[in-house]
Parts: sequence; C-alpha cells; structure tokens
Amino acid sequence: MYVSHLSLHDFRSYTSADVELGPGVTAFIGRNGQGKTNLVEAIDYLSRLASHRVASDAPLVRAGADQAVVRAAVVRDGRTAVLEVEINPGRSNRARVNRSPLPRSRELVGLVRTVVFSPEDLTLVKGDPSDRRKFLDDLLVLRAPRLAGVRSDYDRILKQRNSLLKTAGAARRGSSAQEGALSTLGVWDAHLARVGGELLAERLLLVDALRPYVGKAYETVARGATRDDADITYRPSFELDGQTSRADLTEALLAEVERRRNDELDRGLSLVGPHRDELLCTLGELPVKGYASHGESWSFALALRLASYDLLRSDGDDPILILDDVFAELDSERRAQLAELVAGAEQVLVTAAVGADVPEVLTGTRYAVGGGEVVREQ
Ligand SMILES: Nc1ncnc2c1ncn2[C@@H]1O[C@H](COP(=O)(O)OP(=O)(O)OP(=O)(O)O)[C@@H](O)[C@H]1O
Repeated sequence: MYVSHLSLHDFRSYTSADVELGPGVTAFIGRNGQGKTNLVEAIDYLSRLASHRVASDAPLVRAGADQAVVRAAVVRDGRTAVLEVEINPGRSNRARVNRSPLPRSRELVGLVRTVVFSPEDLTLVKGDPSDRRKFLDDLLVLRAPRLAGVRSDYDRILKQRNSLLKTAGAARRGSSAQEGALSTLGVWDAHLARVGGELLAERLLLVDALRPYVGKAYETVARGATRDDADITYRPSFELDGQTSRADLTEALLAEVERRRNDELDRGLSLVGPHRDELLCTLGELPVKGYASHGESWSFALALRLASYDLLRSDGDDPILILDDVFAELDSERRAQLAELVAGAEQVLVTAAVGADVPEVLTGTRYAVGGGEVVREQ
C-alpha cells in the first residue's frame, strides 16, 4: 500500500499543506524544526489514531486552531480510498472514508498501516514496561483492528476497577460506609478477567509470531551478531502454567485476582493482568535494559521495528515504512544495512536534516521542507 496524496489542515505547524506522493522512496529534507516529522506523523496518526511522539491529541492541532484535519489518498491493490480524520481535542474525533462518515473514528485504524522508526524507539528497550506493552498492543491492533476495542475496554475496566478498589479498601478500613463497593467488585473482577484473558491470549500469540523475526533482524543490523543473540519473551504478572487459550487464561486470571484480593484492597490497585506484564528483551543471557550498550540498544530497537515490518508483510500487505530522523543516529555501516533492508518496501518515507545523511540506495523523490512550505526538488 502507499499514500498517493497527503493533505493537512491546521495539523501541527501547518495551516495547510498538500503533498503528492508515490510508491518507492520519498525523502523530506530541511533544517531542524521545519515540519518534516509533522508530515510523516500525520500519516502515522491516520494508521493508528495515535502519534509516535505524544500521548494526547492537543499538540497535534496547530496552536490557535480548534481542530486539525488529516486526509490521505491510500492506494491498495490498485484501488484508491480517501481516508480522513478530524482531530478535535477534548471531543470525539471524526473519521470518513471516501467522504462517508464512520460510526466510530477507531474504525479507521488499520486501513493504512505504518511502521515508524524514530529516535524515540530507544524507549522501546530502555523505557518502562508500559512502553513495550504499548509496542505490542499497537502491533496487535494494526494486525487485527478489532482489538482496538478490546484494548480500550480493558483500559476502561481497569480504571473503573481501580477506583472501586480504592473505595472498597477505604470501606474495609472503616473510614467509610461503602461496603456495597466490595460486592460490586466481583462484577468487575469478571470483566477484567474476560477482557484481560483475551488481550493476554492475543499478546502471547503475537510474541510467538514475532520472535523469529527479531533474532533475524538483530543479526542483520548488529555487526557480528547471530540470529540466536536477540530474543523476546512475554513475562506475565502471574503464573500461566502453560495455558494459552483465551478461556483458560480468563479463568486463571479470575482465580489470581480472587487470590490477591487482600493485597489489591490494601493497595487500592489492580495488581494482576496484562497491564502489569512485561516484554523481556534479551541479548544472550542478559536483559537489554540496564545491560546493553547504547549501540546494542539501538540495534535491538531497530530489530523490533524491522521484525514488526516483516511480520506485517508476512500477513500479505506491505506497510508504509517511515524512517523519521534515524540515519543521523546510526554509524555508516548500520545506515547502509538499514537502507538496503528497506529499499524494496512499497513506500518508504524518510526525514533528514541533511540530504547527505540519506543513503544512496534510498534516492527517490525529494522534498525541501522549510518556512511552512513543502517543495518538490526532483
Ligand atoms: N501544535 C502546534 N502548533 C504550531 N506549531 C507546532 C505545533 N506542534 C509543533 N509545532 C512546531 O513544529 C515544529 C517542529 O516540526 P517537526 O517536528 O516536524 O520538525 P522537523 O523538521 O522534523 O525537525 P527535526 O529535524 O529537528 O526533527 C516546531 O517548530 C514546533 O514548534
């Protein structure tokens, strides 16, 4: 798939912008802060309804404007669809496909699929477990868009359950008379186990599918590495005893939640479930976080992205590859290796401050980005 036209209105620094794109490589070159990342971020937003840079929508709307609009013509198997999202911070976003409104904006997710490499990727391996859970869940949703609903249901249930645990814990300590909260908790235990069991089962399947690609990708991007060096393992917040089916995991999660009732009431927090799980990234015997060198961490982060790309590709569709400011971070050998790996993708969008940072094999269409303008060079 590829984007053939991108149109922005009040998105980030752009009052308006229209950019023609095509298959193959397109590079956006310009000095720092000129709006290169803003362009590719808009395409990534259409793919996931989330940005790779910020957690909330407000910074995506041009300062002083009320809403932003991102519209893209996406070509897939020779057919073009026009996807559009209206970003309304604090209110619901609206989405359209070929001008017809979608009942819910999240139905847009997955219609265009992107894999973004960016300097922020280092947090994939060096950041908190939540960064790695997000990585897994984003990939889950790209592969199976219906899981966006499971993910948001889980977040909602968790929030509700945590607030009940606080109230019920306080009631138990005699500081209030809300004992009713304790009985309601049983209902939310069941919700958490049902949706959590499904999310857990999907994540386990995903990690199994992704693992072989991670080793292979690490071998390619790290000098002298073999495919057995890098590995990922899903570490759940409770003992699974080898269970992998949704029904078994739901049952096991419910039993564990009941077993941990007192701890949870004391802490006023849900202590088990997919929101407490971790994706362990290891090089040889050692975890990447806390042990790997800066270069190894970078290679691992790149390997996770490349593996995601390979996995999505194995599903039968070429996602759009976005390389946002990554070449300046890499030494010349890894720069060339990465460039070679991605050069054959159906569409590659690259941003760089200096044209010379973009490897030769990625010569394609170039745009100069500066002063709010995006001008084609060749
Ligand atoms: N909501 C917003 N409203 C107005 N301007 C914004 C908004 N969000 C970001 N900007 C501006 O956009 C510019 C950053 O654009 P962008 O991140 O695309 O830069 P870039 O060209 O990729 O730079 P670099 O090479 O440094 O990564 C900054 O000047 C920032 O102030």
